[in-house]
Amino acid sequence: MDDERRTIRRNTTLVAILVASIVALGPAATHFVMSYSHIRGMLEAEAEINARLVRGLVLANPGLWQFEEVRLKELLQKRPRQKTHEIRRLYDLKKKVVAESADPVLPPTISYSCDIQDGGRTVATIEIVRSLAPTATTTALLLTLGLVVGIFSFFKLRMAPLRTIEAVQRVLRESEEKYRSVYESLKEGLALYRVIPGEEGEVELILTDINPVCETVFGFGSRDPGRSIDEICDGIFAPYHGKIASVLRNNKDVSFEMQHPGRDRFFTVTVFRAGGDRLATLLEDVTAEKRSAEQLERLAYYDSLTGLLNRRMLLDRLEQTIGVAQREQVNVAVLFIDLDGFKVINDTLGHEAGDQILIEVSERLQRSVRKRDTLARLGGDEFVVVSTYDKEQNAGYIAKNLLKCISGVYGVRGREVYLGASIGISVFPDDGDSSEVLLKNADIAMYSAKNHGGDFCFYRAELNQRLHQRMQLDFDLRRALEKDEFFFEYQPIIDARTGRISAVEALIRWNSPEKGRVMPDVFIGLAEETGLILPLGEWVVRKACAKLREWQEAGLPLVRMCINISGRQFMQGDIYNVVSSALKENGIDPRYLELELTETCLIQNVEETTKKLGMLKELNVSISVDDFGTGYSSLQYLKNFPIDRLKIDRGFIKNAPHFANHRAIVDAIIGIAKAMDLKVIAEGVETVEQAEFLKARNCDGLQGYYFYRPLAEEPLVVVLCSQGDEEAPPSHFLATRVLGPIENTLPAPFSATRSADPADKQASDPPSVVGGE
Ligand SMILES: Nc1nc2c(ncn2[C@@H]2O[C@H](COP(=O)(O)O[C@H]3[C@@H](O)[C@H](n4cnc5c(=O)[nH]c(N)nc54)O[C@@H]3COP(=O)(O)O)[C@@H](O)[C@H]2O)c(=O)[nH]1
Repeated sequence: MDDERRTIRRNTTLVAILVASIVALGPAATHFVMSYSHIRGMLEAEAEINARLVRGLVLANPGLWQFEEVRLKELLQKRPRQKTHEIRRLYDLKKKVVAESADPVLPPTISYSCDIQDGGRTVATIEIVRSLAPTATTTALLLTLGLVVGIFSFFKLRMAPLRTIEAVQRVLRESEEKYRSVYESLKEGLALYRVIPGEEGEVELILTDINPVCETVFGFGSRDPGRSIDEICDGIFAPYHGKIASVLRNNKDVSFEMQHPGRDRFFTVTVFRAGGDRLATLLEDVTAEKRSAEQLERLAYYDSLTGLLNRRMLLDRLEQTIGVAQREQVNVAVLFIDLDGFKVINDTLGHEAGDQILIEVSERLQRSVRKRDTLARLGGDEFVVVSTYDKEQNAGYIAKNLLKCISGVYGVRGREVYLGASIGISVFPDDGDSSEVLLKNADIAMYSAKNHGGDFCFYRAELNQRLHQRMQLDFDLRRALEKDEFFFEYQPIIDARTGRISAVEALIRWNSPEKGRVMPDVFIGLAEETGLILPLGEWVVRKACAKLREWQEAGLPLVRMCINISGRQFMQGDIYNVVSSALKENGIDPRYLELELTETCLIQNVEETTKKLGMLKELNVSISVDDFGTGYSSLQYLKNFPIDRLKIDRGFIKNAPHFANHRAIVDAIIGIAKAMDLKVIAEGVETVEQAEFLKARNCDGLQGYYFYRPLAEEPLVVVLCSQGDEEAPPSHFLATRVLGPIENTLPAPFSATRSADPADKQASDPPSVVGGE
C-alpha cells in the first residue's frame, strides 16, 4: 500500500470513529439530556406549586404549621400526575422531615428543593425526588442501539473511501489498459515528451513514453525514455525545433515530413499537445508511399528495365538541348539505335535472357556516352543518344563509337551470342527543329541502315519518301486482298528416286494493276510487320485447299500442295481453325496439304509450338521445316515436334558440290533426317552437279530451277497430266489458257541432254517425270 492510501486510511478511520461515536452516543445522550431537563423542569414547577400550597398553610398558622402533619401530607400528595412515583418531603429549618408523601422510587433519582418563605425568611423546604430509571433505561437502550449502528457505520465509513478509491482506480486502470492497448497497437509510432524550454524559442524534448512501433520503426529503445530526443536521434529533429516549439506557443498541431537517415526511412511527424507542457509526436512511416511515389515518377520518366530515360523524358531533354544548341550555335545529333539480331535471341532464349541483354547494352552505352549526352530507351531494343557537337563529321564518330561498344559477344545463360546494331542519325538544325521530328527522322534513317545490313546512316529527305512508299504499299496490299489480286505460282518438287513430281509448292504473287506481277519478297516482310499477314495467310490456306478441290474435281493426278506459313501467322493467328475449316469446306484429303514452317518460327515458343503442331497433326496434314540449317537447328526440338520433312536451305545446296564445309552440313542434315525418320528435300537445286550430289546422298526430294521454276497454273496442269502417262490434261484447263511446247524429256541427272544453266530453264519447259516421292 502506498503512502497515499495509508494517509487516506488513517484519515478515514478518524472520520469513521467520529461519525460512529456520534451515531452511537448521540441519540442516547440527547435523549438523556432532554429527558433529564424535562423532568427537572417539571420537578421545579411542581415544587413551586407545592411550596405555594404549603406556604398558605404556613402563613395561616405561623406557629403551629409543623403540627398539621395530615394537612401537610395531603398538600404534598396533590400532584398533576399521580402515576409518577415520587417522594415529596417537607423539612423544617433543622432539616427534620415534617411531612412526607413517598412512593417507591427506583434509583437513580433526581431531586429538586424549593424554599418556603415567610416575610422574606425561609421557614421550610420542600424536596421532590423522582426516579430517573425509565430515562436511564431508554438511554441505555438507545446507547446499545447507537453502538450497534455506530460500529456498523464505523466499518462502513472506514471502508467506503477506500472502496471508492479502488473503484476509481479500477476505472482508471481499465481506461489506462484501453488506452495502452490502443497506444501499443497503433501502427503509427506515438511518443510523449516533457518539454524543457530553452533560449530563443529553442526547446528540449525529453522522451517520457513510447509505444512499441517507435522501437521497431523509428529505432527508439526501451531505455530511451528520460533522455533528450536530440541526444537519442543525433540531432535529426534539430531543424524542426522551431515548428515543435510553435505547438506550445500557438496551441496548434504541426506536421512535417522528415527522413531518418540512420534507418533510411521517411516519416510524417505530427506534433500535438498532450496536456500541460507535454507534447506528443505521431510518427507515421511513409517510406512505402514515398517509394511508390518515386517509383511512379520513375515509371513516368524512366525505363523500368534499364533505368534509362524513357521516350517522354527523352523528348523533354531533346527539346532543352535544342534550346541550348540554338543559343550556343552548336549541332545536335539524335542517334537512333536498334539492335540487330535481338529478336531472334529473345525468341529463342526467352524474354529473361532478352532483358539481361538489354540491361548489358544499356550499361555499355552508359559507359560510352559523355556525361552531358542524353541516353534513353524507347522500348524493345531501341535506344537513343542525344549529343551536341561542333564539327560535321563528329556525329559519325559518335555513331562509330556506339557501334563499337554495343556490337560484340554477350554472355547469357551460359551461352555466347553475337549482337550488332543499326544506327540512324538526324541532325539539328538540318533535319528538323523539334524533338518529335528529329526523333522520327533518326528512326527513318535507322530503318535505312538496317535495310543496308547494319552500321549507321544519316537521315536524307528521300528516306522519308521511302517510308511513305512503304505506307502506300501497305495500303495497296490491303486493297489487293479485298480485290482478290493475289494468285499462286507452283514450283514442283521432284521425287529424287523416281524423278516424278511428288508435290508442288504454292508461291504467292500479287497481280498489281499499277506494278504488274509483284514477287512475295516485296510484300511478305511488310505484311508480317503490319499484321496483314494474318488475313493474307488465311487467304493462302483457303486458296490452296480450294485449288486442290478444283484439281481433284477436274480429275488431275493429285500431288501434295505445300504452302508457306509465316511466323506471325503461326504464333498469333488461329491457324488450327483456319486449316481445319478450309479442309472441311473443300472436302479434301488432309494428306495433300503440307504446311511449311521455318525453323526460327518453330522455336519461338516451344511449348506453344508443340501444342499447335500437335493439333494440326491431328488433322492429318503434313508439316515440313523450311530453310532448315539457317536457324537454331535444335535436334531436341525436332525430336519433339510432329514433323514429316526437312527442307535444306538453298544456301547450303548452292555451295555443296564445291565447298567441303557446306557438303558436310548437307551430309549432316540428311543424316539427321534419316536418323529421325524424316524425309529430306533440297531447295534451290540449280545445277546438274547439285542434283547428282544430292541424289548420291539419298536426298528424298529435289526442288529448284534446275527442274522447274515456279509455274503458272496452266503449265503446271500440263506437267502434272503428262507425268507418268502421255494423256492430255482435262480439256477445260487447256481451253482458256495458252501453253508453250512441253518438252517431254528427262532432266539431268535423269537425262544427259538437260542444260545445267538455270537461266536456260523456263516455266514452259518442264522435264518429263517418272515415278513419285
Ligand atoms: N508466308 C508466305 N511466304 C511466301 C508465300 N509465297 C512465297 N513466300 C515466301 O516468299 C519468299 C520468296 O518467294 P519466291 O519469290 O516465290 O521464291 C521462291 C522460289 O522461287 C525460290 N526458288 C526456288 N528454287 C530456286 C532456285 O533454284 N534458285 C533460287 N535462286 N530460288 C529458287 O525460292 C522461294 C521459295 O523458298 P522457300 O519458301 O524457302 O521454299 C520465300 O521465302 C517464300 O517462302 C506465301 O504464300 N506465304
